[in-house]
Amino acid sequence: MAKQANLYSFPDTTSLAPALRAYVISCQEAGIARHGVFKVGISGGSLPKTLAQALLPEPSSEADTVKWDKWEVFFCDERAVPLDHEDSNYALVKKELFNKIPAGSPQPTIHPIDTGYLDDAQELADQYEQVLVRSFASRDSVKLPIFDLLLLGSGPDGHTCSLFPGHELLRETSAWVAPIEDSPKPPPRRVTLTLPVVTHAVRVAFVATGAGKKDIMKEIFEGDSGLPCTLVNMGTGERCSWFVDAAAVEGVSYPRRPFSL
Ligand SMILES: O=C(O)[C@H](O)[C@@H](O)[C@H](O)[C@H](O)COP(=O)(O)O
Repeated sequence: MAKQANLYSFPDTTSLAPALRAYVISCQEAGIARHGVFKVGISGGSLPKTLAQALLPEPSSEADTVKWDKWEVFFCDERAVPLDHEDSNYALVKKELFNKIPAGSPQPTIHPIDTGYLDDAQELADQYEQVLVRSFASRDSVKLPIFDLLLLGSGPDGHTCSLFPGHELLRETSAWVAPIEDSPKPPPRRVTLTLPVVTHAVRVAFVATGAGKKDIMKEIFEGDSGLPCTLVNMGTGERCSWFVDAAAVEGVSYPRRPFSL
């Protein structure tokens, strides 16, 4: 049987954060060993706040260091709004995480969308795909970009990135970045990494916390739901790890693993 996604459950976010940190740093080190940088995709929602809790504390040792200057940050999905708009994932991640890296410390390289194309979601997606092409080498030489890590959230309907349940975008097979004009979660116009890109990453980590996630976690982990999160689990198997708190998985029948790298 194919190996399945790892489910790591912690009593609360405070105990989840150090494990998430250790996991992200191990992906960072693998990326640096592979190509000298760490290519990571970040989502919006509640994730950036939890990431800040995990990554901003001072390192306890050399091996525990977040090497921000090696980080190349991309957005797993982004809303078609200006970069200072309250709906912008870029603005959110900056506010919650990157603006809190002490000035004078090494800083990450961040790749936002090109806001010159906000009126045309297809063009916005194509332009962002070109950002990936430049970073990951040309589409001719690589069929799909290989992120070192994608950090994802799960919506209460089982969506991840801007891949929504039952949406035709789930059948996309060739684009790396796709537009969506009818997102059920506002705002409606967005761009998102496609499912083949998500499942091609070296590692994928979901962070899901709070009792509000309980019902959808049951569907994702217990059934053959076809939900976007389930499709990611199926497409990545053991390369996928869920960092959850106890409230989010209360009553979910799926084996928890003790966290280890
Ligand atoms: O731009 C977005 O809408 C997010 O990237 C989205 O995919 C998010 O990760 C989930 O909706 C989970 O959000 P919560 O963590 O807030 O539940």
